[in-house]
Amino acid sequence: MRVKICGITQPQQSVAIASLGATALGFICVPTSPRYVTIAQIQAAIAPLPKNIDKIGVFANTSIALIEQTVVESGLTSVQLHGNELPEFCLELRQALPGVEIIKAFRVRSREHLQQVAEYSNYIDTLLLDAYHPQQLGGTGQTLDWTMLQQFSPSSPWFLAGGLTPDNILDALSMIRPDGIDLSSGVENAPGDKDLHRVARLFANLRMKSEG
Ligand SMILES: O=C(O)c1ccccc1N[C@@H]1O[C@H](COP(=O)(O)O)[C@@H](O)[C@H]1O
Repeated sequence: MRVKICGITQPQQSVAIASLGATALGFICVPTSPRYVTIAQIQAAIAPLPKNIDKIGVFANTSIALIEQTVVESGLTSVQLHGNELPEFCLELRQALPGVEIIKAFRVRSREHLQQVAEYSNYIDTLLLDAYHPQQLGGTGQTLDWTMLQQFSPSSPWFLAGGLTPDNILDALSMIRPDGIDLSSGVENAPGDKDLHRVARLFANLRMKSEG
């Protein structure tokens, strides 16, 4: 299972979190977020990382040109679209950045809203489901109603996000089987400052599950 830790701002934390077992690190490229990082900050955080770690830039409602420039200059391997991007936008981005993984995030409001994801299947590589918040785009710490996802089996691989913590992750995984999990505020001291003890506890709990 892929494990993404998102909202990294400090290079020394990116190395430590990768060593603890993360398969992907996320960098917030949304200027209104308290976890926002510049291209230079992403470059610094990515430089010491092993090649096999996915480096995911999180964008929302911005231009193809800006995403392309950020990816090319910083060395990101994946783009997460966390706004209201349409399928055509995802296709255009895919054509602009061949070889870069396109992850479309959905802030799920209802079971009916989940049906929208099918419209994207030909234009993206991976889905991500986050909780809906009326004022904030992401990093809210709100959980989804996991029971709503028990029958969810899209044609693309998918990440579960939204309010996951070391304490609730095993409950979530006992109910649903995503291809990956994504944690941000649930492993933080403050926005952008990860709590390495909590990250270590997350991986200890995941190991317990895989061994038990
Ligand atoms: O984290 C942010 O500040 C952020 C800002 C804008 C868009 C997305 C953002 N984060 C994403 O939110 C989810 C879940 O976060 P949490 O675990 O509930 O805190 C995650 O996918 C982040 O990539």
